Amino acid sequence: MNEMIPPAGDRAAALKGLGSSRKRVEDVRFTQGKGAYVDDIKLKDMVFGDFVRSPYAHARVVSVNKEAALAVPGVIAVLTAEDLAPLGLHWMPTLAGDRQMVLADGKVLYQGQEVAFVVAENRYACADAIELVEVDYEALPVVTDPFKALEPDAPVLREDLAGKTEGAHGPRRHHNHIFLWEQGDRAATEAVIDGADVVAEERIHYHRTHPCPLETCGCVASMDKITGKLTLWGTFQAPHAVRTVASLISGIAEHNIRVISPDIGGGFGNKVGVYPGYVCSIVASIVTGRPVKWVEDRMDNLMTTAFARDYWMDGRIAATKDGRITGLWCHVTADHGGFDACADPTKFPAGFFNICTGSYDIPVAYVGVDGVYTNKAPGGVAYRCSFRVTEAAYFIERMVDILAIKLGMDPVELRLKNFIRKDQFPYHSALGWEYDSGDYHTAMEQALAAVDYKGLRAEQAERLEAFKRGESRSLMGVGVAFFTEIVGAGPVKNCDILGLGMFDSCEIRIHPTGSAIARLGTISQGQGHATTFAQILASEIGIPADDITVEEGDTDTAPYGLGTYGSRSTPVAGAATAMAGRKIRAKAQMIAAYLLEVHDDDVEFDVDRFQIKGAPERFKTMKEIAFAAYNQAIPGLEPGLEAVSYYDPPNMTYPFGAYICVMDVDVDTGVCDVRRVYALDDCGTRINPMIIEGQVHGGLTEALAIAMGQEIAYDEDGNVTTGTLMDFFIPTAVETPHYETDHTVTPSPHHPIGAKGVGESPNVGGVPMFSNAVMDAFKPFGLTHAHMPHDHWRVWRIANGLGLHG
Ligand code: PCD
Ligand SMILES: [Cu+]
Repeated sequence: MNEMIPPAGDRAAALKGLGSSRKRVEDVRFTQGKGAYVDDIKLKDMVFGDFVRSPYAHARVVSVNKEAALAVPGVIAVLTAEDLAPLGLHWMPTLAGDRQMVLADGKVLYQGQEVAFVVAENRYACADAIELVEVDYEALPVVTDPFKALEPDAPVLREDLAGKTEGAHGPRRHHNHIFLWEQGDRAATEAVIDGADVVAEERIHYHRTHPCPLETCGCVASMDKITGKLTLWGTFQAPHAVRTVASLISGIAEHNIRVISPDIGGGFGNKVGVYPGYVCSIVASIVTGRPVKWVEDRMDNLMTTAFARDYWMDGRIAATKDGRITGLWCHVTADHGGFDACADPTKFPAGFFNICTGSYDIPVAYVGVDGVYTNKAPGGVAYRCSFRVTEAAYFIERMVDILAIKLGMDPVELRLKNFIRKDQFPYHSALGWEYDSGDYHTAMEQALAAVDYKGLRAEQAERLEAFKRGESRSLMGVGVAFFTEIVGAGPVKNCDILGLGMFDSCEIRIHPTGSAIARLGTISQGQGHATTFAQILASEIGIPADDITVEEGDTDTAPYGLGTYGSRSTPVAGAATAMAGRKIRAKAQMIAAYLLEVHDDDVEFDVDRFQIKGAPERFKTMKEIAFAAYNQAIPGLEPGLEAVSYYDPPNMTYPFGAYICVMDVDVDTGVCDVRRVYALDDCGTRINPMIIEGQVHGGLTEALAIAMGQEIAYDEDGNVTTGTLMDFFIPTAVETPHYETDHTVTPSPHHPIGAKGVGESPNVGGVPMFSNAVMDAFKPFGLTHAHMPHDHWRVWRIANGLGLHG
């Protein structure tokens, strides 16, 4: 009889559970153009809203004349701050404890700022009317440089904060100062640096850039005056948080608000924050009694929604003569733009930047971050790393390379010498984190062997000789980066957003015929959650992934959750999914025991069934158990088979990776040809290797963009000079190199299935890898550091500055 039962391995493969490269279920609709995005929503009587935006970066708004605009046929309303003021909605709270104008209230602080909201029957009438709104501006002096913003006589940007010496994160020492956030032991660090054998010092700028998702931000607000219910569809990475915020600022009871995130065309952190467009659409729907749609265009998106980075990092790193790092000091001048609208957990105004000791065992460290207001767009978080981990990784990985130059050591040797050792985990960093797990030496050795690092260095030396002999005009650079990520916020005890603890959730219902639906508090923007979360469950409860629907993003049906950003879905909601699955399994065990007429302890789970211990031919499949849950009166048990789990992670997870690339730099044109990219990622237990590979490819491509040319640049008057895709670099298949991916597996000891996040990792590790390669190419000519982005022009200038143009 035993031969009749398919082997456990075959049954497990049929489930397509953990570790299976299951094809993405979402792609059936996406590849056929059947996705349903915000702009696909078309409701009866729907009208359109759009903004009049400021051409000035800093100006007083003297008057707004709506008359001509209102005369355009089809125009229904033109809202200004004056109209919103009686409702108390002309300003809104930001996620960082600041407040932000919804519509210009007396002045504007950055180019593109929202001044008036025009509502019309269609987009065309809207666009015509926007041209006709007459705004009288009085230009004010502009500051786009955060250092100049802190000079004593710098113009006052935030008049609403005049005289306020306390901000949301402690004292403000200047009218354009937001906060000073300090971590670590300053005195001890400075003492170590003062007495050190070797100190490397550098100012490292991580320039301003933008997540630029393919789909811009938008929403449809529909207020039903009869039921009193507000429905809001939007590009929200955190739909439940949007519902709570919408309730708090509008006064509409939370149960009367339904927030739905439909398909999202990429988020990359751009869709975490709350934008004036959402507030204005809600107000306009309440005022007009009709559904209102607002969808940004590309320029709106690039110029006004959450930018990324803009950190000036002054660093000092100390070491002994033989290359033991003894201390790290860092001061950041953080340009936050006109309002502090970072989406950081409340206690972390600079996110998790204090992960800047990286993968190294550094005994003492200090970091201080000064937040500064300038005449630039607000936001300042995210882009494949919500909480400033990319800035931190770029900083330390550049500092280590610079230190290696000072020491005359190979950058890999210096890293290997200072890595946190496997036996030191869980590791307490000098800046306060507890790294859950890691095995850095193994990962680095595997990477070095894979690329033949010694061979690369030998080739580089030969090419350099050829260059010096005048036989070639190109220099070879080898870029090495080893990063440690920190993802999976909570825990609730130290991470919250607007007071909402950062747990996450999963609710499962098993249907009588043995298929299921799982709902989560997160929301996929392309990551493939419908595919991967079903895989976690398949392995936990023995139901094929193909028989499990995963649903996210509708606050009327999904359990409360904090959403998807910061690579938190797998560490937090993924854990909730496993835990909810375990609750299902525990009940299934009791049902199986009853059906098999044995004690609960006498049955054991085996892939897709419960069997009697020692008698595997006597079993009940999960399908049979599911039916019994609805069909039999089991003594002491409620009917049905459902479970919910709210998971508060005990710690974050710490994925890591070793990245190496090879670049050929043409000194005459500044063109950098990425010849080879090798990326080893360790994200603990791997749920879907194919999806992980896709995540790594996407993140590396964004990293390439950022390091090699992408930037949001301002001129002295505060005009955005890179506000279109003509000048904002997005790599195409032409610029994107081939990627070699690899992995090690160091499971998270506290996550129920040992998984860590991976979505952000390739950006965290990729940017320093590409940048280090450019620097490495010029190292023989005395270059220690040059600012990103390394576009052709700037690289040419490096070569020119080093006298390489003869
Ligand atoms: N171990 C492992 C891990 C992971 N995984 C997978 O992978 C993915 C991812 O995951 P994660 O890491 O957890 O993450 P999530 O949370 O989900 O997501 C988020 C991220 O994600 C990324 N990716 C992506 N993709 C796409 N496609 N799209 C998009 O948008 C995006 N975004 C980006 C970002 S930016 Mo932020 O927001 O800045 O913070 S953060 C982020 C999913 O699906 C999952 O499941 C697996 O498999 N395994
Ligand atoms: Cu991150």
